[in-house]
Amino acid sequence: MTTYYSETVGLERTDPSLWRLRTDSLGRELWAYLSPEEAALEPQSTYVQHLLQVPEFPAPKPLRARTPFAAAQNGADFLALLQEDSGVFPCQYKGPMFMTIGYVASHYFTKTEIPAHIKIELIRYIVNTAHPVDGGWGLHSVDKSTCFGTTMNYVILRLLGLPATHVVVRKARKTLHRLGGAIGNPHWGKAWLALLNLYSWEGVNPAPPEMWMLPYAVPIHPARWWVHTRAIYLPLGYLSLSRAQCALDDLLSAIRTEIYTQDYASIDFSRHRDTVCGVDLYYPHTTLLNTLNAGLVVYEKYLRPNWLLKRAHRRVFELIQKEVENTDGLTIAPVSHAFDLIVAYIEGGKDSPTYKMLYSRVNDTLFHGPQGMVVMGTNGVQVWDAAFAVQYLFMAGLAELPRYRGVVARAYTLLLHSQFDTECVPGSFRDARDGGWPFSTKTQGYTVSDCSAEALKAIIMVKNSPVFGDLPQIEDTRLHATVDVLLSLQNTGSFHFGSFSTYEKIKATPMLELINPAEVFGNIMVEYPYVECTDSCVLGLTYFREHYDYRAAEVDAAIANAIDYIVSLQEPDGSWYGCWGICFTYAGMFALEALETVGRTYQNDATVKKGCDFLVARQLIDGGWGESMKSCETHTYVSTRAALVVQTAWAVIGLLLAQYPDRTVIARGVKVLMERQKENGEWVFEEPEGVFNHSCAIEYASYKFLFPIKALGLWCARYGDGPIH
Ligand SMILES: CC(C)=CCC[C@@H](C)[C@H]1CC[C@@]2(C)C3=C(CC[C@]12C)[C@@]1(C)CC[C@H](O)C(C)(C)[C@@H]1CC3
Repeated sequence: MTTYYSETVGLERTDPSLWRLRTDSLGRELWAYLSPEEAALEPQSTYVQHLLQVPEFPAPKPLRARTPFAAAQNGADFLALLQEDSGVFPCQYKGPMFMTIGYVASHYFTKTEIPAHIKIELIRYIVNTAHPVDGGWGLHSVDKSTCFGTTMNYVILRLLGLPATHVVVRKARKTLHRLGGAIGNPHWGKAWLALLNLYSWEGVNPAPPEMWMLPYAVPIHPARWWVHTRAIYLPLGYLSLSRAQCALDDLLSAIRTEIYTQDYASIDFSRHRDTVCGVDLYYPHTTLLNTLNAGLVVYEKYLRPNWLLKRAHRRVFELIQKEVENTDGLTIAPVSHAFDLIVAYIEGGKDSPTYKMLYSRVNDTLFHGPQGMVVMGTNGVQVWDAAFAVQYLFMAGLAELPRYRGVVARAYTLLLHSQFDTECVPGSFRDARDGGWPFSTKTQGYTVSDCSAEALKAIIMVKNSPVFGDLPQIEDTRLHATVDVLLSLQNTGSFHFGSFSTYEKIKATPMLELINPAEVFGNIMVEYPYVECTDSCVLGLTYFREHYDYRAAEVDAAIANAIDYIVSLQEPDGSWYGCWGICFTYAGMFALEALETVGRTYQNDATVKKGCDFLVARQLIDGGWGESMKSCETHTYVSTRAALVVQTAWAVIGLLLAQYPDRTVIARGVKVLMERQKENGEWVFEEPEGVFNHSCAIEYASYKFLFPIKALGLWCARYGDGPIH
C-alpha cells in the first residue's frame, strides 16, 4: 500500500478495509465507516477495493492486448469492476480546493461535531495535496499556492484540530505570510473568514440581497444570473446583510494571530474590501464594480431603511427554502449548500425543517479516496458518466456482447431513474425540467443541456437494441419530453443564436460580467454559449430524429442553427476553445463529432478539415496528444511534453469521426493508448481532464476508460481489428 505524505508527518489514517460506499437507485453516493463486525457482514465493492488500493481487489489478468479491440475489451472488463450495482460509476470528483471549507466552517458555525473518521480523512486529503515545495494550496489541486487556497485549507486544518506547531501547519503559515497573509483573500474567502470571526464584514464587499426584490423584468435581476452564481449570492447576501459571525473562542483567537502578517487588532478591514493577493487575481474588478461597491457601502451604512433590510432577509430565506424543496436539501452544489445551512441555522435553528433537510444531505458531496476525503465539486458525475458508458460501449461494438450486457443494463437503468418527472416549485425562478436530465442525480434537480442530450442518445441506443428488449422500457413520450426541454434551452434570442448553454438559456447580457465580484473565476455571472454543450445537443437531436419524427421541423431547425453556430465559433486556426474539458482538444473532438452527424467530413467540409489539421499539427513526437490546463487560462493551446491518454483518445476520436485520411497519424495515437494501458486492462490517472470557469481544474476519473474504449472501438470500426504497425 502506498505511503502518503500524511503518514510521514505522523498523521493517523483510518482503516481502508472498513469503508463502504453505498449508492442507491437514484445514484446517491454515501460513504460509511463500519466497525469490524459490521464490515465482516457487508463486503466492499470492487470499486472501493480498487479506489482504496485494498489488496483483495480482484484485478483482471487478461492476455496482453495485441490488437485495439482486445485493448478495448480489457479496458471494458476493468471498467465493469468500477461500476456499482446501482449502475453508478462512482468517482472522487476532485480538484477544486475551495469546497471543503464550507463543510468544516458550517459545522463549526453551527457547533456540530464532525465524526472522527471523517475528520481524520479530511485532514489527510488536505495534507496530501499540499504543494510539495511551499506547503500551500491553490484554487485547485494542480495550481500554484494562492492566498485563497492556502488560507481556506490552513483554517480547516486548525479547526479540525491540527496544532499551530504541526510541521504542515507551520510550513503553510510561512507560505501564507509570504503571500501577504489572509487579508488578500478574494470575496468568497473573506466571507468564509468573516463567518468564522476571523475577519470583519467591514472588509467584505456588499452583496445586496435587495436585488431579489426587483421585478424580474429588470435586465440584471439575479434570477437571470448563472444558476451557480445566483445560488451562492442568495445566502451570501443574507449573511453579509446580517454580518453573521460565530462567537470568538480560544481557537479562533489563536488563528487570528496566525493568518495575518500584522496584529489583528491593528487591521482596518474596511480598507481591504478590494485587497486581493496578486496570484489569486484571475479576474480583476472593473471600475464599474468598484464604483458600484463604493456606492453600496454608503447605502448600507447610512441609507438602507430597516424595513427594507427585514424584507430582504425574508425574501432571501423564502427563496432558499424553495431551493431546498427543489433539491431535497441538496441545493445545486456544495458552496451554496454550506452557506444555506448557516442561513437556515440562523433563521430557525437545528430543529427547523429547512435546516434538517439541508443537514440530511450534508455528506452527499463528501467522497473518500486513497489520499483522504474531500468535498467534491458536485454530488457526483452519475448521469454524465452513465450516458457516456452506454453510448461508448455501443460505439466500440461491445455493448451487445454478453459479458457487457450487465454493465449497459445497470447504467441504462440508472438513467431511467434519473430523468426529471416533476417541475420545480412555483416562484423559484426555474425553467421547465420535466423530461430533462441532470449532470449528477435526479435529486440535485438541475437540468443540464448536454447531459440531457447525451442521456437521450444513450437511452435510444438501448431502446433500439434487440439484446436489451427485456429491460424496462421508457415511453416514447418521455423522450419527446426531453426534446421539448432541449428545444426550450437553445439560445434563439439575440445572444449567440443557435448555441446551447449549460443549465438555462442566456437570460441576461454578458455585460453583467463587468460586475463579477468573485476575482478568481471568469464567466460566472450569466449563462454563456458553449461549443461543447452545443455539440452534445446536436448529437442528441440528430440521433433522436433518426428514430422519431416528433417536432421534426423544429428539431431540424435547431440542429441547423446549432451547426451554423459551431461553424461560426471556430477560431481562424481551426480550433474551438473548450470550457469544460482541457481544452482545445476536448472541444475539437466534440465539434468534429457533431459535424459528422450532419455529414460533414474532412473530404467535403473546410471547417472539418481545418479542425483536423489543427489537431494533427499538435501531435507529439510520441504519437499522442497532451494539453495543459494552461490552455484554459491563456486561451492558447499549451501542449504537455508527453502524451496524455485522455487527450490522445479525444484527438483520435475526432480524427476518426471526421474521416481524416492519413491512417498512420491516427495509428500512432492508437498505439499510445495501447502502450499506456496496464497489464490488467486499466489506464491510470495522469492529469486533471476537466476545467471550469477558465481557471479551476477538476478530475473526471471515468474519462481515462470511457474515451480510450470509444477511440479503440471506432478505430476497429473504420480500419478493422489487427495489430497496429
Ligand atoms: C464558480 C463556482 C460557483 C464553483 C462551483 C463549482 C461548479 C460551478 C462547477 C463544478 C462542476 C461543474 C464544472 C460542472 C458544470 C458546470 C459548473 C460546475 C457545476 C457542467 C454542468 C457544465 C456543462 C458541462 O458540459 C458539464 C456537464 C461537463 C459540467 C459538469 C460539471
